[in-house]
Amino acid sequence: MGQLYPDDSITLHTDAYELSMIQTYFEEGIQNKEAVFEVFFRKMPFENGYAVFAGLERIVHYIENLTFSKTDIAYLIDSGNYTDEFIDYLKNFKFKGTIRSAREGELVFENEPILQVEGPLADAQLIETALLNIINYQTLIATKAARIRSVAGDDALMEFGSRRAQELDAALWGTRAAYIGGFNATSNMRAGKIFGIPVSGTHAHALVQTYKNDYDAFKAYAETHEDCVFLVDTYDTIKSGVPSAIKVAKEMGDKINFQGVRIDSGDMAYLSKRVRQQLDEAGFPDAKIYASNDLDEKTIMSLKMQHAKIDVWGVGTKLITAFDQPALGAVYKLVAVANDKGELEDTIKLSNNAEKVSTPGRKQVWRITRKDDGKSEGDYLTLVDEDPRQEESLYMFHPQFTYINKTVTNFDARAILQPIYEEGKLVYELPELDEIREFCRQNLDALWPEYKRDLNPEDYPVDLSQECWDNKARIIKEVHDYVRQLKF
Ligand SMILES: Nc1ncnc2c1ncn2[C@@H]1O[C@H](COP(=O)(O)OP(=O)(O)OP(=O)(O)O)[C@@H](O)[C@H]1O
Ligand SMILES: O=P(O)(O)OC[C@H]1O[C@H](OP(=O)(O)OP(=O)(O)O)[C@H](O)[C@@H]1O
Ligand SMILES: O=C(O)c1cccnc1
Repeated sequence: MGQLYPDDSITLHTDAYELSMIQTYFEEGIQNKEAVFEVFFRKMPFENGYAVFAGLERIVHYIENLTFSKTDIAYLIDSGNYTDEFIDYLKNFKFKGTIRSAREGELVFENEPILQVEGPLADAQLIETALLNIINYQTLIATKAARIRSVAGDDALMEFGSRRAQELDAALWGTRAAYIGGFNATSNMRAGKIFGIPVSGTHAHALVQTYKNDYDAFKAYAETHEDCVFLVDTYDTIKSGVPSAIKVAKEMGDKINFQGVRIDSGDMAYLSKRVRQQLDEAGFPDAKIYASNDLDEKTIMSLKMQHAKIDVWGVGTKLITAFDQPALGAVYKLVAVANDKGELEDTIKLSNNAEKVSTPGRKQVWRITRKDDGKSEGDYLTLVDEDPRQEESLYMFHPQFTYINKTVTNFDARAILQPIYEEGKLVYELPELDEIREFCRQNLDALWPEYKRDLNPEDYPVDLSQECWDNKARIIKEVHDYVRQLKF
């Protein structure tokens, strides 16, 4: 079937309701009314103590290409749903908003803004879907990768998930997120080409099946490759796979730079110990044992507890699909909108569930750390005109259970939301991927182990300043008063 509209502009990567609302704003003449939206998630993914923010680079690519192409316009005209004036407005559309965001590799927590869009209502509304789409996936995978890294210690971690990912984009950007979260390499060649991620790999069972025995397959592979890792479990790991690998390694010597073997089935604690013994006895103490097969942080931790002799972990499905929690659930909420005089007024979304009540106002997130050792004290949300760096001491209290509180002195406060776009202009230089990965590592170093443990971590404090808390309480009261006096 031919393509109806043969191009791949991503501007229409938006929910129909965004365009419907923009149409209303346009027809009412308020499309340029100033508005502020914030992105946040309500629950830590994987019940982890932190999340690793990722997605900003793709967001920048998206914004840089945000114009309605000829075929986008043709499609909208063909739908018959839009007036000529509205179509003309879209034809000339250019993003004019201001974006502030956490940097990739930054640790982020529940109920705090991780990205903020300020600008014309229509511009901010249009980009909701794509922003959430990008952040929800990439942050999830970077976090999952960091969890896996936390149990793997210094062992090499290889991303093997492309074949299982939810489509090509997920494989590509998921691999990048995994690298940010601490993976060392990927099997995806395209990710190597596009992002410069180290690419490495072994071979599949198909090779052994093609030659019908381990020895012939390994020999053929060795004759055409250096740095060989042989997959030894196709028929019998102990009796055939490893002895064949050893035989080929001895015959070919330095020519193949024998790196090790991969096990992909069976009891990997038992097998890896037996294989280690076989390799050592054959004179290959430096040969590495690779393992793969449905691994995640739980199986890796368990295998480590069983003293499995595994050096390199290949992780696919459970990482790239965020298997145990496939959605982060980040949302995009309006926190302020201009009144008729053009002044921003804070706005709220109420809910019977206290945790779902949004926090009004354009905010900044401050990471509070101890001056002496750089360790984390918590995050402190303020309205934009507050600056905790001017304060001698900070009173930090839980936003719901206010009796949980502390006063912090001798602290540093670092602003998490950084300027990325100012009135449509990119003002941020995208860092190199390795810098992002290192930034993530440093951020994790600053976090207390209590927040980093895999199981039942402590809740990291995300507190509101007194001003922010009072503002929220005042607006909740105003809305309640308004609803109470309604008569229909
Ligand atoms: N010693 C071990 N302790 C805990 N988990 C292990 C251990 N050895 C293997 N596993 C894990 O147990 C699961 C075994 O899955 P499964 O039964 O599908 O594999 P298999 O039968 O060995 O291999 P195949 O892929 O050929 O079906 C995998 O997730 C693997 O990572
Ligand atoms: O288990 P995952 O964490 O998803 O890791 C990726 C899996 O992909 C490959 O298996 P597959 O059966 O697709 O091909 P193979 O014949 O090479 O084993 C590899 O052997 C791993 O088992
Ligand atoms: O290189 C490998 O061993 C590999 C690559 C993709 C999936 N599984 C294994």
